[in-house]
Amino acid sequence: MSDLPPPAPPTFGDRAEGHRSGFASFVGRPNAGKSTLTNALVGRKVAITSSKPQTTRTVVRGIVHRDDAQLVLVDTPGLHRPRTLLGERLNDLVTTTWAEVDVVAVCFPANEKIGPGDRFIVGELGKVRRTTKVAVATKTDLATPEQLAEHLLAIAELGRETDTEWAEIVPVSATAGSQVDLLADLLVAQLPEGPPLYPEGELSDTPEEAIVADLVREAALEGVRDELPHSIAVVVEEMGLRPDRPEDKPLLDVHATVFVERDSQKGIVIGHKGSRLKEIGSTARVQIAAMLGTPVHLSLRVKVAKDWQRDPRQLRRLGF
Ligand SMILES: Nc1nc2c(ncn2[C@@H]2O[C@H](COP(=O)(O)OP(=O)(O)OP(=O)(O)O)[C@@H](O)[C@H]2O)c(=O)[nH]1
Repeated sequence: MSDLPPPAPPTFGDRAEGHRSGFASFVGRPNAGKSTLTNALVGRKVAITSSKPQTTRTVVRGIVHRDDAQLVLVDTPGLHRPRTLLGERLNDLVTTTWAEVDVVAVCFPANEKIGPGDRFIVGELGKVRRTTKVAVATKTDLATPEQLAEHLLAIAELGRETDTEWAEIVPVSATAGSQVDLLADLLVAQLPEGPPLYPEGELSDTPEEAIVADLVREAALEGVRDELPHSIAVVVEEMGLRPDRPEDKPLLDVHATVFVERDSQKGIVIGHKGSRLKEIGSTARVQIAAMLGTPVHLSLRVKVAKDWQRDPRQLRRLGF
């Protein structure tokens, strides 16, 4: 093999012509691994991940920059049968996003059987006719080769049943980094030709406040159980560099409010003598500092907004 000629050097002369750009959205039932996959593709933490279901509320875009393409990832909330006004708003947000993107990638965790939740999503997705659909078998590191083979067949079968044409069916593991680049290639192949949509180096066009709020929310969810995750919303009230600091020692002041629905939940978030809130603060502070590259002073308040998930006025105020 050593006498083979070396491969031709890559040419970039016609790069502008062949350049592709566009939008992709990951969907899938709660916990399917959408946020983790977004992060793996972008290479930086942009969407929140949590082992609790349905925590991704904000549409967070991560941007994959390559010489030949720019892939903008839109991370939508999990689609679910709506029970509250918030649920309905979230579902509307999801279907609107689907119709606007070039490709929707449906995530099916390989360690779990295809179920009614997946069927519901693929059925809804079927209504958005024009958008290209790709199936992704996620978390392949958690499945045996036999399970994975069965899973891939089940995905193909679900496509037939629902009259959904999968442009690709791709197995990946975001945490093991396996096939993530291949997935990027396949998604890019579905994009139209066009110039970059965002400046190079930009990873996410989500306002920094929204990312910071997500990080606080993520920290607040650590270790809490049951329905509390659905009842927490975080609003960044104020954020800015502290004046009068030496240039090489900046400090970012962040004031955020954690909203819960009931007094009992307030107690849970604050903890005994404020111990939980303190923990939330220090976890979030480290994450925010790492994300923004600046030391952070974070001050948190907890407020009760009674039944905010059912109240249109409060929903608007909380950004939904
Ligand atoms: N082993 C393994 N775990 C994964 C992988 N991808 C995601 N996870 C885990 O699965 C859980 C859910 O992942 P997320 O990325 O938050 O899932 P999501 O689909 O964005 O979830 P929602 O926000 O609830 O819709 C987290 O605990 C992840 O660490 C993977 O490739 N392998």
